[in-house]
Amino acid sequence: MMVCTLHLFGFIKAQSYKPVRCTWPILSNPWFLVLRLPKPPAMALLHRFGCCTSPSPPPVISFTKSTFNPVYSVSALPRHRRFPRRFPSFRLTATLAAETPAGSVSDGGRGPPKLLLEVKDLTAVISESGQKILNGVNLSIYEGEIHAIMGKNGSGKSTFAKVLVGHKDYEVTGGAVVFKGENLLEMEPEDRSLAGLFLSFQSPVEIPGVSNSDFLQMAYNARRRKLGLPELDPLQFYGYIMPKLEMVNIKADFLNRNVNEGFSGGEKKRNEILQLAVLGAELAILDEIDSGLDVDALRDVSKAVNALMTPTNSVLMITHYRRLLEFIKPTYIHIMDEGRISKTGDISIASILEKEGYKAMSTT
Ligand SMILES: Nc1ncnc2c1ncn2[C@@H]1O[C@H](COP(=O)(O)OP(=O)(O)OP(=O)(O)O)[C@@H](O)[C@H]1O
Repeated sequence: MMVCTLHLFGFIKAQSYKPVRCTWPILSNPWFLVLRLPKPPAMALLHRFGCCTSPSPPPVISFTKSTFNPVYSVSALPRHRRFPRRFPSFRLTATLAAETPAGSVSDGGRGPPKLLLEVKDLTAVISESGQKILNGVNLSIYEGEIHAIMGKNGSGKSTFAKVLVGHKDYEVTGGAVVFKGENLLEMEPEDRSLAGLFLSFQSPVEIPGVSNSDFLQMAYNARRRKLGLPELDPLQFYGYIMPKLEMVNIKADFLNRNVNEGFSGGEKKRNEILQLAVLGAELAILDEIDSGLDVDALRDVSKAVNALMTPTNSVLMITHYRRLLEFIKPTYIHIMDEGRISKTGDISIASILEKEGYKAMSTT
């Protein structure tokens, strides 16, 4: 255990969230942080909002009331031009004492990334017809990694995603899947979700009669119960979800609408990412999150996904297009062909695909 000093200097918005650039002197890594000052100075909460990716991800350090003991001064300044006039801004200089977990400085005490998901020789059929779709999928995902699966239409990408979350349309006929050290295939779909697996569907379902806010609050409280945390009441949940709406760039009135009912294709996709932001997930599987998104929506959604990445969670995304991979940079790209992963590589695979199509995959 050690005590580090964080020097923070930037412009913030009172009663709100804004990224503040600061320096972590020991690691020399710039961080982007979000600072909230509900009752300055007594209840300042510091949240990690995003992080730099080079040369290495920053450590996970949670700033809670127990570990965060700020000594700082806040002085009001004239309004800063970067913020709308209605928000007063403050110049903040802070020296924070934060205890980090035991371990090396370079990895924040986490040690090497852990294996999050291991899929071995997974085979699966369509329950109703017995038609074989997955023909021995092998895949390992470590914490902090972003994997992308590409492949021809009908090669089994969505089926693989749905089998992982326990979709009833498919029956696993062989192989093994271990998620966070547990046999995933023995878990009920609900338990898989509570364990930290999230699937954003290619075609998100509508839930008539259930408001988005009720649905999200219910789902989030179920996850909190699983984690042994107290449930949030509607007011607390409102406070929790507001910054998430901002993150995904969704208007607050979407919370009052029934889940996905009447949403445009792009709104449904944003709503999926809002669900991910609210629920949090160790492994987020994003099935064609880019389909039907205009360029601004794609940027918003990608930004939100990147902001949700931490050194301990991972993303598995299915896509047909390189443009998503330019926004959310994958660690690995896999090609799925006839129900198995036939090739794994880096971003260069996507460029080859775009130029030459899938026929190039058999020769490169
Ligand atoms: N529930 C189902 N009933 C009947 N056939 C199915 C079902 N689910 C998947 N299939 C079939 O399995 C094959 C793989 O489908 P899947 O949706 O996994 O492909 P995909 O690689 O995701 O394709 P795309 O890129 O077009 O989304 C397809 O031929 C599809 O028609």
